[in-house]
Amino acid sequence: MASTAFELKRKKVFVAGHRGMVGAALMRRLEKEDVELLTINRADVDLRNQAAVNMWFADKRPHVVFLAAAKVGGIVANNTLRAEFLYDNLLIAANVIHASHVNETEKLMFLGSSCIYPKMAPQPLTEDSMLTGPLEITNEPYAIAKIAGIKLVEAYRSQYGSDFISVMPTNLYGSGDNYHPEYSHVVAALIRRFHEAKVMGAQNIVVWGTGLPRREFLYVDDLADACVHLMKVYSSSELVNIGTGEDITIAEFARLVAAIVGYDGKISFDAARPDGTPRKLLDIRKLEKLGWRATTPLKNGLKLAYQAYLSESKSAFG
Ligand SMILES: NC(=O)C1=CN([C@@H]2O[C@H](COP(=O)(O)OP(=O)(O)OC[C@H]3O[C@@H](n4cnc5c(N)ncnc54)[C@H](OP(=O)(O)O)[C@@H]3O)[C@@H](O)[C@H]2O)C=CC1
Ligand SMILES: C[C@H]1O[C@H](OP(=O)(O)OP(=O)(O)OC[C@H]2O[C@@H](n3cnc4c(=O)[nH]c(N)nc43)[C@H](O)[C@@H]2O)[C@@H](O)[C@@H](O)C1=O
Repeated sequence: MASTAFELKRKKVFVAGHRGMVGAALMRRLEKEDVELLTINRADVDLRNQAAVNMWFADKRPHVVFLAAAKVGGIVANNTLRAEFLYDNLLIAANVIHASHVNETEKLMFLGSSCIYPKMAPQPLTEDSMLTGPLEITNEPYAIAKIAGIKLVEAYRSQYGSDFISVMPTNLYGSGDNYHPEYSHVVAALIRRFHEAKVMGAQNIVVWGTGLPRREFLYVDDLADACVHLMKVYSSSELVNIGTGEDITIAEFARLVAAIVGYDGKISFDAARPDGTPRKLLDIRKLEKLGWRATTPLKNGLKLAYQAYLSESKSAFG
């Protein structure tokens, strides 16, 4: 496994998706580096617009790119907005990866996701299990777009020698998450639902699915640190999983969130809602060999995430 030292010092670093949960965490982490941060606003440069992306890259010529921009959402968002998840994420990946090549970007990191792995692949999921079996149907469009991004990275490295790499984060949570009632991921959804129930004095909360699926949750500031670490030390066509190495059932997770939020009512499960993949625990041996481990335990991270929710929702609603 190739690992090389890549110098970020005094480089122009483009964080695509800087306003999102991951992008904002990358901006916080990169503040500690001696770099010039470059960002775009979607109103000016929609990353689905190839001409606009090419013009921006030709003008700014970033040395380094963290490609975190994407259309992102939870299981119902993925399963409802199937065309948008495929179209937007295909275009974003293709436009940014190609423009990086044309403008001689020194290094690019593409963020994939753990949902690129087959639904029933052996657990924990190793990086070489990609494309060895059928995908989870609810997020197949998104997963296909991410796999296309991974293959673009691989192809540009192979044909042009581009130092482009792909990383596969597990489920993420933390400051700047998306709290949309239907389209959010489970962590943000349950933090909001349990908080609102506590405030309203509700005595029963419905959690989607059976509660039996297992999920791995990584605190987003840990992810950002892993991304900067891998940008500096990793250079290969092979994927790198980024996770904690531990998972939990949704039912146990719901009880943990209830305890942290301070909700003491009943928790029931709506099996009419989709469970999605039964389990997607990442094998993190490659990441550990590259010298990185997560440092934020789930309970601590959830407390931080709840505090972030309280301050973000206060600022949003005054
Ligand atoms: N959240 C998670 O659990 C996981 C996320 N990931 C990956 O991490 C990355 C970031 O995810 P996350 O931060 O959670 O997502 P968010 O939705 O919080 O952020 C996505 C960002 O992408 C930007 N964006 C989306 N479409 C466009 C576009 N057409 N043009 C320009 N910018 C665009 C958004 O800009 P704006 O705010 O202006 O709309 C936003 O800043 C994604 O690649 C995702 O696949 C991987 C595994 C798990
Ligand atoms: C992050 C990664 O993984 C995503 O898939 P996912 O992990 O299945 O996403 P999820 O967080 O929405 O659900 C996790 C589990 O939780 C259960 N669940 C309970 N109650 C709620 C609930 O209220 N909301 C949600 N969303 N899920 C709930 C839900 O039934 C499921 O069993 C991809 O969409 C894709 O975005 C991707 O890349």
